[in-house]
Amino acid sequence: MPLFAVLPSLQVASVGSFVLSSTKILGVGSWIFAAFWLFRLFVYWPWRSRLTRLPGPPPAGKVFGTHLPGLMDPRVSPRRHEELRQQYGLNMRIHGMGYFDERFLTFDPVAINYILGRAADLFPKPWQSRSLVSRLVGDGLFVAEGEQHRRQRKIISPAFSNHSLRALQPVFFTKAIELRDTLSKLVQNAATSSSDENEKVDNGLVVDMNNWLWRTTFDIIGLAGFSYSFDSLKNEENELYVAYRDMLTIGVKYGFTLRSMLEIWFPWIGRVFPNDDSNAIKKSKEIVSRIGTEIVKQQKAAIVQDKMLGESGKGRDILSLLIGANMAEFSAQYQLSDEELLTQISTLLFVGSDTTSIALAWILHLLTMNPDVQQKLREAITSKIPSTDSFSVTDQNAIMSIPYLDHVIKEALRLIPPLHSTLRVAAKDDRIPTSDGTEVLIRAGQFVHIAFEGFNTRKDVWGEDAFEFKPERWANLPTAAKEAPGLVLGLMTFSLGPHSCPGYQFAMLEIKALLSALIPAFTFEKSPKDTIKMGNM
Ligand code: HEM
Repeated sequence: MPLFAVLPSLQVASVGSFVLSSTKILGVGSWIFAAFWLFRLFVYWPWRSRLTRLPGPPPAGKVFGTHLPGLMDPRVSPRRHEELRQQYGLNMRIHGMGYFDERFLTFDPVAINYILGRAADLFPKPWQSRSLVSRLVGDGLFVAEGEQHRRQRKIISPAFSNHSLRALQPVFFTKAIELRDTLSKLVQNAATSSSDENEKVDNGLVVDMNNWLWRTTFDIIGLAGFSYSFDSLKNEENELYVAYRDMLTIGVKYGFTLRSMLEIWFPWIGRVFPNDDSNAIKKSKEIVSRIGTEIVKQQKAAIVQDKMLGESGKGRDILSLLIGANMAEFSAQYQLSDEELLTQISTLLFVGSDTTSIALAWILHLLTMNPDVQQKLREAITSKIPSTDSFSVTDQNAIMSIPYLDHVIKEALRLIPPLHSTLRVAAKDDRIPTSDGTEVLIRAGQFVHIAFEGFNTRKDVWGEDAFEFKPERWANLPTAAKEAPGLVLGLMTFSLGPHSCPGYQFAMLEIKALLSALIPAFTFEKSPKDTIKMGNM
C-alpha cells in the first residue's frame, strides 16, 4: 500500500514534497530489499543447499555461529583440521558467516583436483577476496580469472621455465652472501662494542630475522623480477620499497576492518570518505604505478634495441622475458596491455617476496627446535663444496642437488605452508566427485575451503608422526603420499591446477641459496624473546 500512495504523489510533487516522497520510496525500497535478502539468506539458501547432507560439525551458534575462527587462525587450525578429519572424514559441511552459509571443506585429493583443476571457469576465487587484493596490486595474474587469467598465464609461463630460472641463480647467491656478511658484521660489532640496538646473549646476538629475510627476498624479487635494485639490505630508504611496504602493511591491517569489508560492496565509500589509511594506500599505489610504468617503458625499449642489434634474449629477468614473450608473434592473440604488464610488477612483489621470507623464517624456527637437523644440514652443505666463503657456478649447481637440503625445505613447507589455505566459489550448480565414488552436490555461490596445511598433515597419508618435523621421511615417502595426484613437489603448499604457483622453483632455488650461505656461517637458536637468536660458528 505505501508504495501506491507514494508513486502518484511523485508526479505532481513540488520540490519539498518530492524530497519527502523520494525519501518514502527509498525507505520502502530499503525495506523490500532487506526483506528480500533476509528471505534469501534464512529461507531460500538453507532450503536449496544440498551440503546439509554431508557430515560436519554442529552449528557453532544459532544464527551467526561460525566455524571459521578455528579453521582460519594458523595458531590453532592445523590441529582443528585433524580433529575434524578424524570425526567427519575427508569431505564435510561447515558454516561460514552463519547457519545459512553452508560451505564445503575438503581434504579429498579427487575433489580438490576437480575443483582446482577447473578453477578458472567453474570454481574461481570469490570476487570479494579478489577485490581485496586487486585494490592493492591491481588485476594481475593472482587476481585475474577466466580468459584474462588464461592469457596472462600463457605469457608469463616461459619466464618461469627451468632454463630461465637457472639463469637467475647468481642473483640468489649474490644476495645470500650479502645477507650473510651483513649479519656477520652485526655479530662482530656486537662483540666489540658496548652498546648495540640488537640484544646480546652469551656468545651471540638476538636478531629480527623476519625483517632481514623480508629485505633479502625483496631485493631478490626486484633484481630477478625486473632488474630493479631496492638495495634494502643496505638501507630501507628506496622510494618504491617504502611505498610498497607501507601499502602492504596498511593493506593487510585495513583488509580486516569493517570499513574495508563495506568498501568491497560499496567501493565509492573509499572515494567519498577517504581516511588516513586509504590516502596512504592511494599515495603508495601512485608511486608504485609511476616507477613501474618507467620500468616497463625502459624494458620495452631495451628489448627493441636488443632485437635491432640481433641480441634478443639478453635481458633475463622475469619481466623482460614476459615482455619479450608478449612482443613475440606467436602471442598476438594473448597480448597483454601496458596496464596489465604493470600489474605483473605489483603481483610479483606481492606473491614473490613475503611468501619466501615467511617460509625461510619458519625453516629457521624449525631448525632452532631441532638442532640435530640443523647440524646435519650444515654437514650436508659443507661436505659438498670446498669453501662456503663464495660460491662458484659449480658450487651453486652442487648445492641445488643436495638431497638433505631439499628434504629439509620440503618438510618445512609441508608442515607450515606460508599460505595456509585457499577459497573458491562455485560459479554454477555442480557435482563434485570424491575418492569414495560419491558426488557432492554444490550450489552456485557456495564456498569451498581447501586447507593446504590440513591436506599436508593428513595422518592417514603421512603416518602418525605427520605433525613432526622429520626431513628424513622424504628419502622414503609413504606410498599414499607418493600417489596423491597433481601435486607440486608432492605438496599442496603451492596449490594445483591453472592457478597453482608458477614461482615454486624460483622459491626453492632462492631458499636453497640463502640456507647454504647462512647455515654454515651461523648457529641459530631460539631466543628468549621468541625471535631467532644467532651466534657465530
Ligand atoms: C615458498 C614460497 C611460495 C609459496 C608457498 C607460494 C604459494 C602459492 C600459492 C598457494 C598460490 C596459489 C594461491 C591461490 O590460488 O589461492 C600461489 C600463486 C602464485 N604465486 Fe606463489 N608461492 C611462493 C613463492 C612464489 C614466488 C617466489 C613467485 C614469483 C617469483 C610466486 C608467484 C606466484 C604467482 C604469480 C601466483 C599466481 C598464479 C595464478 O593465479 O595463476 N610465488 N603461490
